[in-house]
Amino acid sequence: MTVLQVTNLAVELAGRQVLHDVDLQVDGSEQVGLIGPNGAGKTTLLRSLLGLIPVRAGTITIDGKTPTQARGTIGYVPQRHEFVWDYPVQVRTAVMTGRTHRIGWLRRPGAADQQAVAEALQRADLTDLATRPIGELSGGQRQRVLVARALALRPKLLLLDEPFTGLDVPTQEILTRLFRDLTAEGTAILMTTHDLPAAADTCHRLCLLNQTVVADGSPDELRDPAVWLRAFGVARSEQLLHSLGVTR
Ligand SMILES: Nc1ncnc2c1ncn2[C@@H]1O[C@H](COP(=O)(O)OP(=O)(O)OP(=O)(O)O)[C@@H](O)[C@H]1O
Repeated sequence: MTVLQVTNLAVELAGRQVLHDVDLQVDGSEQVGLIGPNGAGKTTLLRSLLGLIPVRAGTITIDGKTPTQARGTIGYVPQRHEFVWDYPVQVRTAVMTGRTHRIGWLRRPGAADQQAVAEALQRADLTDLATRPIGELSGGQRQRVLVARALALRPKLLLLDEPFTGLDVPTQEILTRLFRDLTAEGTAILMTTHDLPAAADTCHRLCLLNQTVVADGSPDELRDPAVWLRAFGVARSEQLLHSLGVTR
């Protein structure tokens, strides 16, 4: 079943066209990697899906709703540096902020909220760290807090902005397993990453973006080096092709 449908999307920032003619579909049970060079518009696309940026043209439908209507069903994991880590709160409280939209401002969390947070902590392997101040956490622990915070919503669509950057291999494995379980349960996942081998290993489909969708298919369908060079806007790059395991 289709969870996310993007049709003909165009976005401008500060009067400059950042995205145009973007078509993308993500089904429940699917993990899609959003891949492209720096400045390709990946984060902008995620922010558009959250309804944080006005779109110039096109439509976005999430579980049959507009981004604003769907806000309570979208889990968002920003890049780690975008979160305020020196705020003096415990891990459990930080994870609860993922439900703020659903609880409503100035209302106290109820039993269902506490249950959802306990479950999210457990899924991200954070139960033992629940009372730890977030400022004392390592990079990998912080990443798991951001994931748990998104999961506290029990989202239909999970948006991840570079979730693997700077993580050691065991932490990457914990998250990879978690994302696999989530898609098996019907969650749709859209994830940006610069880790091409990991994306090819873990994603059902890859969407190569450079202002528009240059190619979209399973890792097996995207074996043509020319597609990757076009997506990254370069005539040749041995390193890019080597990291993909494809050769001319
Ligand atoms: N607030 C903003 N105002 C104006 N232009 C912006 C703004 N945010 C981003 N841009 C521009 O939009 C383009 C796309 O940026 P975006 O952050 O979406 O790229 P990205 O693919 O996520 O890049 P990276 O891989 O480096 O994170 C870039 O040219 C960037 O300079």
